Amino acid sequence: MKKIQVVGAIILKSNKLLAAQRAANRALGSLWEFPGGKIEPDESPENALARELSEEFGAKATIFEPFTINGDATFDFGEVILHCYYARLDSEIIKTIAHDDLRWVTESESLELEWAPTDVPVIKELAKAGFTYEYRR
Ligand SMILES: Nc1nc2c([nH]c(=O)n2[C@H]2C[C@H](O)[C@@H](COP(=O)(O)OP(=O)(O)OP(=O)(O)O)O2)c(=O)[nH]1
Repeated sequence: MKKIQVVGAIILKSNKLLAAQRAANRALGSLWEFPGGKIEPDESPENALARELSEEFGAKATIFEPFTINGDATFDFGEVILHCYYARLDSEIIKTIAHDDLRWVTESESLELEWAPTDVPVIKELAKAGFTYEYRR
């Protein structure tokens, strides 16, 4: 089974998480996810995430630490391994090309959304930890 290495951004502001709904016409369409995408060969996860946030949102980002757990789920197109990193947007979101909706959600609101299966253990753990992170740099 093909392994697909994916990075996702945990973007927090005022104790809310930026949740993104995948566009209906994409793989795992309409499910909620961490913004991000596939890591290209020879690319670091951090560089991949900054690139994806630039492509998807037209925004600059600083990437911080990885989250404590990864997501992992198998689909007909392969096994997705999701590596999440805390990230801060350093400029406004000026476009969305991959998502139907973006929402800033609290811990309890996040748990009401229908997440990609890969993300479910990650969002549960993150909601338990709380939507706070000190972005220092
Ligand atoms: N971005 C993102 N993708 C996720 C998450 N959870 C999850 O299973 N995935 C899956 C969906 C896709 O099969 C794959 C990521 O590919 P993508 O379609 O978002 O990324 P991409 O822009 O690099 O892809 P491409 O369409 O240009 O090939 O990982 C998540 O939280 N964020």
